[in-house]
Amino acid sequence: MSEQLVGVIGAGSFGTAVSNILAKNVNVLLYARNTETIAEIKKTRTCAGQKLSDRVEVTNNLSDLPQNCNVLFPMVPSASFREMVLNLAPHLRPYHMMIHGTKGLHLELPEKKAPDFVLNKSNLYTMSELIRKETVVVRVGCMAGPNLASELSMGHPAATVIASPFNEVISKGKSLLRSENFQVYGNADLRGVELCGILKNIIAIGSGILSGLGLGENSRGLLVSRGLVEMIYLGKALGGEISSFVGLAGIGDLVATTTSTSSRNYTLGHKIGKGASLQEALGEMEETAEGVNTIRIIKQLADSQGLKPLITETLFKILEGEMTAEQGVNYLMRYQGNIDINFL
Ligand SMILES: NC(=O)C1=CN([C@@H]2O[C@H](COP(=O)(O)OP(=O)(O)OC[C@H]3O[C@@H](n4cnc5c(N)ncnc54)[C@H](O)[C@@H]3O)[C@@H](O)[C@H]2O)C=CC1
Ligand SMILES: O=C(CO)COP(=O)(O)O
Repeated sequence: MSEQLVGVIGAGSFGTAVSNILAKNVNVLLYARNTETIAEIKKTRTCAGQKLSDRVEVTNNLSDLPQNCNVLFPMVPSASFREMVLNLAPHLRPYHMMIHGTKGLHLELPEKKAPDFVLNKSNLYTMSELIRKETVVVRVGCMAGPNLASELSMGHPAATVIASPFNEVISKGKSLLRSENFQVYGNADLRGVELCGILKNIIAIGSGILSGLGLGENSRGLLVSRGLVEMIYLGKALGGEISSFVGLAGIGDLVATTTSTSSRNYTLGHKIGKGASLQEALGEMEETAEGVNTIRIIKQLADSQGLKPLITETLFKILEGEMTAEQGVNYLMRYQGNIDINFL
């Protein structure tokens, strides 16, 4: 077991970018589940379109990671996170530390719903909560912020937040990730920071729709501002702290993702704004757009709990084909603007 070998799970865009950042400080063992991916990496030393550092070794044996590394960085989409955690669980020990980068939610419903069952926030798990629920690992954290993988891979200046209730997770994350062009901030509000990364994807889809419709920058300013208010409204309802939303993982990531054609959520929205259906837009994309699942989950929660997230509900209707993108914008514009900021 080496302190100097760190594990990354998931050889997609983000897992690859994070592996290269870590490799500036330590040796990295990257898990890819597909044997073709492993063969391709070994042949070309590239992964997800990014050149891999010589300090990154690859494996497709998941248990190699917990056997050889104390610290693990799971970077897989939320849709397969639980399956990955269940496969990993028998190999994990309480001394392991896990810092994930997944910006999505897991919805867990009871196998048999009681007649009076009402969905509530305890049915929604962030990825750190899934790790805690399904494994013996205690020291968990997340990595969130404006971290578009394509820009990280170019080495442009950027920063992230390591959130954890454990100081040692934050300091470990800092020492492993900090490099010349990559700053690392800490935050004790793990749920709040996870929610920032999860909820901003909703607004990124909305922003992509506006640009697909060609509606200009005033409308984007309006959406981003009201979107942040909605993120805070939902974030508070789900147990996050307001302060996290005005930090790097909140506003910081919201700005990056609502303005960049590198964002998959923005790109998906753009296609829909141009007239594609959700199925058509998804069919044209190879990578994960977490916001679609998040919108569906938040809509279910809102319906059960009497919450009114206006933007999310409108986007839900657009994605489901119940409204066109133009109708969605018209609907939102009929809303009577009231108090600008009522949460501080
Ligand atoms: N790409 C980006 O710029 C950023 C992505 N993220 C988050 O990172 C997560 C992953 O995103 P990307 O890497 O961009 O997605 P991606 O679609 O590029 O790649 C996902 C990778 O995960 C692998 N994978 C899926 N299930 C797996 C499993 N059970 N075990 C091992 N590997 C598995 C897939 O084979 C694929 O290589 C998402 O939740 C996303 O929100 C966060 C920050 C930035
Ligand atoms: O979260 C991200 C950047 O911080 C990446 O956003 P997308 O998943 O929309 O590409």
